Amino acid sequence: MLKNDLILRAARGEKTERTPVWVMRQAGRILPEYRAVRNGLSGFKELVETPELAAEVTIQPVDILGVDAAIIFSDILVIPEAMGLPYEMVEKTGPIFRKTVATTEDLTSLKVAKAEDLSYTLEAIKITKRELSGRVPIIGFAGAPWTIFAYMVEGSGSKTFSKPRKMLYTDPELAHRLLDMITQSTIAYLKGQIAAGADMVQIFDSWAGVLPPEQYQKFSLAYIEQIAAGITEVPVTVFAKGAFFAIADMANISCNTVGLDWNMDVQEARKLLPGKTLQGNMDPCALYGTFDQVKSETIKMLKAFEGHPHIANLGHGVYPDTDPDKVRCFIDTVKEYRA
Ligand SMILES: Cc1c2[nH]c(c1CCC(=O)O)Cc1[nH]c(c(CCC(=O)O)c1C)Cc1[nH]c(c(CCC(=O)O)c1C)Cc1[nH]c(c(C)c1CCC(=O)O)C2
Repeated sequence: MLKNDLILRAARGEKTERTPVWVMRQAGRILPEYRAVRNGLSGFKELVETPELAAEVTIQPVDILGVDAAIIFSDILVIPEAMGLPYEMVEKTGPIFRKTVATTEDLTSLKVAKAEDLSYTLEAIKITKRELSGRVPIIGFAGAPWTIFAYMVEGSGSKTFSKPRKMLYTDPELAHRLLDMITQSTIAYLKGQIAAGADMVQIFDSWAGVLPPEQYQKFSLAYIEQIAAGITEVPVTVFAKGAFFAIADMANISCNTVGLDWNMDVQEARKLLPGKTLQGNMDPCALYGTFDQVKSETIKMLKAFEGHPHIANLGHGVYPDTDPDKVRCFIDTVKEYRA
């Protein structure tokens, strides 16, 4: 049914004719076609919650950039909202939560979300599936429990996330209770995405890098493993930004693919994770170079992973002011390259 299933085969560790490629945050950040859809609306949330439009911007990078997978247009912060903690997306500032979690009482107003609570995203996946008619697979996603917890306790983005980190020392029991609720919500949500048509899923632990290694085990990886072990239907990718200290532990996580950011040593990751497909990891800033530089940096990345199952990507989301032609150059270079 799928005309291009390269990314699924690579995720399962199979040899592929060429390396598959997609770009984290490909839907939304860089395309003028996205801005055109977005500008006609009241804001980001209206786009996320209108399935026809979410499907449209999900498919844009497939048409315009030629990527080997579509990632469903949504946000990791829909989970706290479905649990009872709504977010606002403030232009040029980012997400804000008016209510946060600070005490055990705050948990009483929260619930474990069900997939149906996020029916707008599930509907967007169904429409995307129909409109893609098998051109490329659909990637579903969610935030890792630690990253979602960090936003729910901090109430916004932060350089240090000191409020959620403080709670790990002052009230670890409350932290575990909230992390467990997020984990159960996330499993239900990802299973809903898969039932709606997601062909693989990625867990984004964007704030992995703010934790010490020992806390990362207890407060993040343990919950990621519950999710990864709970998803048996499709390949699972874990991307833990900044968690170089936990790379060896990823061998024990029930996922197919491990995402690497650009700080990570590819040769070391290959040695430590012989049984995992690796995803990444070009520096998003390399896309500010000339076309020749983009090509040579892309080939350098491909050579670093050569001989190991690999899904080409950047080491984190593409930056908003990147020239879409440079992104296309990155993608075309991967698609033309033969080992
Ligand atoms: C931490 C995080 C968030 N959201 C996400 C993460 C994890 C990935 C990462 O580490 O970058 C994940 C996300 N957010 C969005 C997607 C869509 C699919 C894709 O293109 O990858 C995905 C996969 C849309 C979005 N999410 C957001 C936008 C921009 C808002 C707009 O268009 O008005 C988009 C397209 C807003 C958002 N959402 C979030 C922040 C901090 C912000 C503001 C800054 C920013 O633009 O990234 C939380």
